[in-house]
Amino acid sequence: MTLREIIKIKSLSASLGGRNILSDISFNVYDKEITVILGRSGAGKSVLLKHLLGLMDIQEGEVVIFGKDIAEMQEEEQKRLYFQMGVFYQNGGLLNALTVGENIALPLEQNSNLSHELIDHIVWSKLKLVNLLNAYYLYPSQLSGGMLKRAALARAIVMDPLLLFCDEPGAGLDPISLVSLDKLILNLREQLGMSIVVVTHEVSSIFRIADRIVFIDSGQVVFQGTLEEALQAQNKQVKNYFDTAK
Ligand SMILES: Nc1ncnc2c1ncn2[C@@H]1O[C@H](COP(=O)(O)OP(=O)(O)OP(=O)(O)O)[C@@H](O)[C@H]1O
Repeated sequence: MTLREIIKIKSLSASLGGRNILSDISFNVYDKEITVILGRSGAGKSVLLKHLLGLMDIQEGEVVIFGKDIAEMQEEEQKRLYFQMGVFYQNGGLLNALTVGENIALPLEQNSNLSHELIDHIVWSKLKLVNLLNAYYLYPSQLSGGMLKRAALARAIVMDPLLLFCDEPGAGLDPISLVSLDKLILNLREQLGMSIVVVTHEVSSIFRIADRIVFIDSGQVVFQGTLEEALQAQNKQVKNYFDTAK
């Protein structure tokens, strides 16, 4: 079976503040797979993610998403591309002054011409998907940590993105909430056919959700392959990472 590439990163390098942060990064993200980006603190994962999300300009190398080189896109085209991408940040990023329902509706209200009724219908359907129907009228401050994550996930997928980025989604969750969040992420892939990129430090999550792993150290890809390949990898950093998790 040939895998379809959703993101192709070729020889991406970046310097910030005079320091080399990313060096010659190349890997692909494949259709309907969950790709986990791993690496120690400071390895360059967030900087890499920012390049994929268009938050940092490409200095050297190429990032191709849905077949288009993002550095060569016009502003309108970039805007359309980023509507097809959802982002789920570790702190949730919900606005405290709005209810959960209003928070989830916001991206659609700002970026679509859909009627209020239709938006409301979509919001309820996303809340159902993340098992959070009871939170529609609540404010973020009234939610538990696990509920906040699920609300943020509902907002990240409200525009039905084909590609979802999750930046440390499980940070700060207890083990049971973490398992249920992982199940949700797996459901998004299985039920909605999303391709998902996850940056995480949670080793238990990696075992549950990862199809493919990209391991970054000092701004370089030191390993890439399936979860099974990662578990048998001879690379020292990768071995150490999984050994310490045993
Ligand atoms: N805007 C910036 N200007 C200069 N240096 C930066 C900038 N952003 C990040 N860095 C540096 O780039 C390196 C990689 O940072 P990055 O945030 O990508 O690490 P990370 O792998 O995401 O770490 P963590 O797991 O702790 O989030 C760090 O040394 C950091 O200090």
